[in-house]
Amino acid sequence: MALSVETEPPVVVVMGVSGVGKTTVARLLADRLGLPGAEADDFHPPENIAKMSAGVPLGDRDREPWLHALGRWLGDRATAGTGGVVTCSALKRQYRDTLRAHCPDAFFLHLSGGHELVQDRLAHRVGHFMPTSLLDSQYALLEPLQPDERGAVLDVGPTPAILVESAAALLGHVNGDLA
Ligand SMILES: Nc1ncnc2c1ncn2[C@@H]1O[C@H](COP(=O)(O)OP(=O)(O)O)[C@@H](O)[C@H]1O
Ligand SMILES: O=C(O)[C@H](O)[C@@H](O)[C@H](O)[C@H](O)COP(=O)(O)O
Repeated sequence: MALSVETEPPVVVVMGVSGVGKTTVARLLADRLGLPGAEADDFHPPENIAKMSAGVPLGDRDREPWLHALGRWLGDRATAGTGGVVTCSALKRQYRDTLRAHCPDAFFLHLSGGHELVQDRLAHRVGHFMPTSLLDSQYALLEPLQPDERGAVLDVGPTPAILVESAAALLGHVNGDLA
């Protein structure tokens, strides 16, 4: 969807499969733009964490309260006019619709990478509950952004620093001037 010119700081959802780099990029982007940040994992009820830790993919019902909690975070940032950056896999269009119900202007930055690359990064990630075995289920659910959805896709081949500059440039367009 074409980027519009706005004056408010952006409210951004960094989306994509587990291990694609959402947390890494979102933190740097929030710092780069001076926006508040939040991490989707912190919004899961304990049952969801237990389920994923046991290697069982979440279902729509498991994700529903989590998506509403994230949506409220986005909506609050939009209402306050502070902008913000949050991670959320947001794999399906209907999940993004739930987030947009709270925050219609949310911008979805889809981090996209091939299965092999992401699997390799996940295999080397330490200290995270999400098992690599769930990656197949994440790709199976992933529905790319549709033309009417506000957002953009970034390939995650480059370094985090380069990705953040690309993201800031994209969002600079959203805000009427290049970052
Ligand atoms: N652009 C990148 N290049 C190389 N490694 C990356 C990149 N982005 C993230 N990583 C690494 O890949 C792993 C998964 O990244 P992470 O940000 O935790 O992904 P997610 O939040 O999407 O699950 C981490 O070990 C991280 O350091
Ligand atoms: O099933 C989902 O909707 C997602 O996987 C979501 O639950 C989240 O992505 C996990 O908490 C893993 O965290 P990372 O995506 O940060 O690996």
